[in-house]
Amino acid sequence: MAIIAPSVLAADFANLQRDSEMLNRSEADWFHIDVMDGVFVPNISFGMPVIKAIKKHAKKTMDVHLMIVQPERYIKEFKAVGADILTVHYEASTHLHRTLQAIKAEGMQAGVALNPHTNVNVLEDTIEDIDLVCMMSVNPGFGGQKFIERTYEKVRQLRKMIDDRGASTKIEIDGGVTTANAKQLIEAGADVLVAGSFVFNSEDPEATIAELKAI
Ligand SMILES: O=C(CO)[C@@H](O)[C@H](O)COP(=O)(O)O
Ligand SMILES: [Fe+2]
Repeated sequence: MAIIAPSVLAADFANLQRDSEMLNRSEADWFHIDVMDGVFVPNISFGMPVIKAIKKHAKKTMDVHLMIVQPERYIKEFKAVGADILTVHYEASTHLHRTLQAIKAEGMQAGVALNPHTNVNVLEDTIEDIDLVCMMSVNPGFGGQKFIERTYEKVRQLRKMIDDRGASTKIEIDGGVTTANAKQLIEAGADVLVAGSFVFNSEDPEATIAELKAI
């Protein structure tokens, strides 16, 4: 059974308490929180004050996905507003190994996100230090985009690398996840499924989360 992490980016920002309580009631495992800076990605979402507000209501793991340049600047700040898992982009981190150590030193789990164009091989030298790989199955920056089919092969390659090395790294898939591709993703080796628009744009988000969880 996969870990289900609905993306709050697709929630109603005017009703974050209501939507957080819905996620608490639901079978969702984590809250996936997308932070965008308008530089690393061509969109700006929200930052620490909004995460702090969500955290007041959220009763589950806070999985924070940073789509920002030089993410090492804000590690302590994201810990302070409630992040449990802090994921930085490989493409945005010049000193990735140091950044991973700094995240762990704050008592958080350390994640690395890979853009669709980035080969999984770039993680060969850090995989044992990574708690979560967030594999982007769309180009980061927006919800509601079409799933990139090449992702399945990348998940298989990464699963093999993790298993061959005896690492305990989890594989998270982020972007365009629905009940139509979830089974194939889990079969390829995914552990965590992020779903934004598929959950929040559905008629009954709680039931949609249960459907994803049952796969
Ligand atoms: O990080 C991102 C987008 O950059 C994601 O977490 C999206 O929020 C997922 O949204 P859907 O593709 O599921 O609508
Ligand atoms: Fe994300």
